[in-house]
Amino acid sequence: MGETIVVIGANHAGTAAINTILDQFPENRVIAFDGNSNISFLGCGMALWIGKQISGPEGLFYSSREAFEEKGAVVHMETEISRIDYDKKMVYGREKDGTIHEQPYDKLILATGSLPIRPELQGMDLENVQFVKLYQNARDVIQKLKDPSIRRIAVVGAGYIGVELAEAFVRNGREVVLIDCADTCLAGYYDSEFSYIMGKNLESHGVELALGETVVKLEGRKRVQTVVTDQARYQADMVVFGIGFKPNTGLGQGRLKLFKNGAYLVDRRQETSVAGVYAIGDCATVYNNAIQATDYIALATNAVRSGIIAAHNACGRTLESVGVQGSNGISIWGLHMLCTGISLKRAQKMGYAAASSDYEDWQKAEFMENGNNKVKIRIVYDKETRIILGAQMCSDYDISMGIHLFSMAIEEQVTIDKLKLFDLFFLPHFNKPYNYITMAALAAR
Ligand SMILES: Cc1cc2nc3c(=O)[nH]c(=O)nc-3n(C[C@H](O)[C@H](O)[C@H](O)COP(=O)(O)OP(=O)(O)OC[C@H]3O[C@@H](n4cnc5c(N)ncnc54)[C@H](O)[C@@H]3O)c2cc1C
Ligand SMILES: NC(=O)C1=CN([C@@H]2O[C@H](COP(=O)(O)OP(=O)(O)OC[C@H]3O[C@@H](n4cnc5c(N)ncnc54)[C@H](O)[C@@H]3O)[C@@H](O)[C@H]2O)C=CC1
Repeated sequence: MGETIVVIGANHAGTAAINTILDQFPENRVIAFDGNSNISFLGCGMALWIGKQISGPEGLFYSSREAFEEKGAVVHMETEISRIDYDKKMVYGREKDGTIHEQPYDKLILATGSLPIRPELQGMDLENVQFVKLYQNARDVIQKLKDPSIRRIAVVGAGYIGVELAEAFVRNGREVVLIDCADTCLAGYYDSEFSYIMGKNLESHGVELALGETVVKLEGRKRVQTVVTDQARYQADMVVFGIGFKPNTGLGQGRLKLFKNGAYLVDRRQETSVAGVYAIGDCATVYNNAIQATDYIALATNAVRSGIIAAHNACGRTLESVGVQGSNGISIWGLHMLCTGISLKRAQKMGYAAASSDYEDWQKAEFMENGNNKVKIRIVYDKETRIILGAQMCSDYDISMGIHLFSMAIEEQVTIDKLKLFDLFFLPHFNKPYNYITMAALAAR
């Protein structure tokens, strides 16, 4: 006879855990709770939907309560869990219609995700100040965009959400100012040699960049009208914040150990400091192979993998995470940028004797007259150990597969010297015999 496994949160991490238990360990009983009314909304499609690059949101969901229930789970939607008794192994919550839930568990999986960071500023309660995380947030923004009087939009935060939304709003015919306290866009991911290219891309499509500026307040009567920074004032009919996520870990109630940013501290099996309680996705830490330490990286990819791992361990089959590299990418008006591991800036800040090796070339052999684009690459490595710490790539060509090589290299702690003569295939349709990856590695001192 199996066990009762309660899952709190049924979005990407929760969905992965629930499906793994139902598919691979069906002898167990799964009971899931989610405060929201929908499951598995792919936020990554939000900008595409807002920017009208896809026809609607339907394809952005890949699971549902019904799909889980067909496989035997009990799913309580619109049910917020408010308290956990870790000694009695009970969770307590309330459904939207007032129904009280008191549910015992043998194993517990916390998949409560993250919340957008909300700055404490004057004017945050004005109309048309938006956060973008949920399906409902995207729907509200799209509804508001039907109002032609919303002509100018300020996007605060030039990270992944902000840059993607800046493109989406321009595609909607809106004027956009993109504000960030960092000196470049995408500062948390790329060195300035790369983020500068994205900045130019944004400007060439009409996005006004207000970098190195901190928002101090929002002004307006009922509706927001002005964003005031420490350096300037920007008129805005809508303000959208994308200044990062914080882990949603109130249910830890001081009982579960937390990482410095408040995420549940988990081991390689996703287990928290309380035995039999697992935490996955955006509410939990990851092991970052690039820095060989615990870290916090909020990505759907990490959420899915950690859900699979926790499900195995909760069901009694040991499965350990191999760690992550934080590999990610962005594509804006056809400019693709990808990175994995850490940037040179972050490596130096962390005290590594870090160096970078850069190379720029055509993707394919020069005689390929059509569809041949420039590619730029940076490999970051430790001059002392020679181990690769990170990589950044940028092109109009789809170079996305290349970054996986570096992700694996970092996971396996490969040295830059080993990469120099690494076997990379050549076919003119795809690349050159002197591949840019090889050339960047060979150029490393
Ligand atoms: C606009 C946008 C674009 C993104 N693009 C990408 C991308 O391209 N690639 C990528 O890898 N990542 C992307 N991300 C990040 C990705 O969406 C998150 O990393 C991912 O959603 C994390 O999944 P999760 O299940 O851990 O947490 P969440 O998605 O935050 O889900 C947590 C769930 O828990 C529920 N919950 C919370 N507390 C309770 C409670 N007390 N009781 C009951 N239920 C509760 C919530 O209702 C929610 O359904 C994007 C995010 C956004 C917002
Ligand atoms: N393509 C992808 O893989 C995507 C991933 N995501 C993930 O979702 C999470 C949340 O995304 P974002 O909110 O964009 O976070 P982010 O971490 O990507 O960017 C946040 C940005 O806000 C800036 N910032 C912080 N505080 C600020 C302040 N007070 N004023 C002005 N700027 C400020 C930071 O300098 C940073 O550039 C991230 O983990 C991100 O990786 C989101 C969208 C797309």
